Amino acid sequence: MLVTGKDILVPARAGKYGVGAFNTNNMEITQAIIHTAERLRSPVMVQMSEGAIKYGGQDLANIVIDLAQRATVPVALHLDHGSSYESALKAIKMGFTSVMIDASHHPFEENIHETRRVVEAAHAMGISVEAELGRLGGIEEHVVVDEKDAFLTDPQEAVQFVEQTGTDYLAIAIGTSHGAYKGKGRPFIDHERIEKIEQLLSIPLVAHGSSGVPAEIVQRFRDSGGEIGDAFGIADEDLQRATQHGIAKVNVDTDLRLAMTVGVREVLKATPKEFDPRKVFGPAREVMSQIIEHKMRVLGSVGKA
Ligand SMILES: O=C(COP(=O)(O)O)N(O)CCCCO
Ligand code: NA
Ligand SMILES: [Zn+2]
Repeated sequence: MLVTGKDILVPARAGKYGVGAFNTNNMEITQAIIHTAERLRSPVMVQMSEGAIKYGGQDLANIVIDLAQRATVPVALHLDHGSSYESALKAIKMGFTSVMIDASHHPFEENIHETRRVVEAAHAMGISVEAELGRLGGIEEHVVVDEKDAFLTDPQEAVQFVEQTGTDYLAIAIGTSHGAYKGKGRPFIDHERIEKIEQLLSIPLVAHGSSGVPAEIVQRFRDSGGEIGDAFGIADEDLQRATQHGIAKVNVDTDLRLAMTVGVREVLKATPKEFDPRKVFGPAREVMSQIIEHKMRVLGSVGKA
């Protein structure tokens, strides 16, 4: 069933488990996410970035909405990294049941102002809101934020921010970053910071940049002709610990991008004569499903629906 983000994340925080928020860009990724959630009896969030909306528009949103409505587990459709009030409202008009307004690269007061505007409008329409405070490393879509500018979320500021905006859940910067290169080796996750924020805030917390970039998928990517450097993601243990301390929404995009591409590359390499799109794109669903299953088991959301 199609539900709001709050319907999924409030029980997750209370139950001390994480729910995967997986990015989609096409039908096959959407099927892998929702069918795996049904198979494992797990709630799930499907998210589209502004880039995905540019790529697939209402066509793609409708695929997600239809699968979500027919799903036997709770599914929310979430706008990832909404960059403006207009973008958030447009997504709500498209049928999204959860929207992020990411004004984290603006000064604190402006972030509050922008976020509060979206919260008022979204709540008037029964839609949940995610906001962000602090700055991840890595490439945050429109904003290249390198190490020196990335700054972690201040717990006291977070309390003030949530009080003044009314956001339903909060993305915090605690050492993760977007993309396949999250650190030279295992990225540092500031668990003390997460646990301080957990004690001060009762709303669900969100971890961005939570792909694990599993070595096995990276190797398959190389073996099938892909080129990738020294890629590292967040360790399962770090994610597991974070879900015991308030992290309820866990964003994953890179892992599915790698899995989809590995699925396609392996088919093209193994069967050069193949040109049936169903044979080229279909097997990737199985590769993605295995990645999604692993994540749901690490987060503890299996059997929670
Ligand atoms: O936090 C994430 C996902 O992060 P990750 O790159 O670790 O999958 N997202 O918000 C997805 C969009 C960012 C580009 O990947
Ligand atoms: Na998001
Ligand atoms: Zn993100």
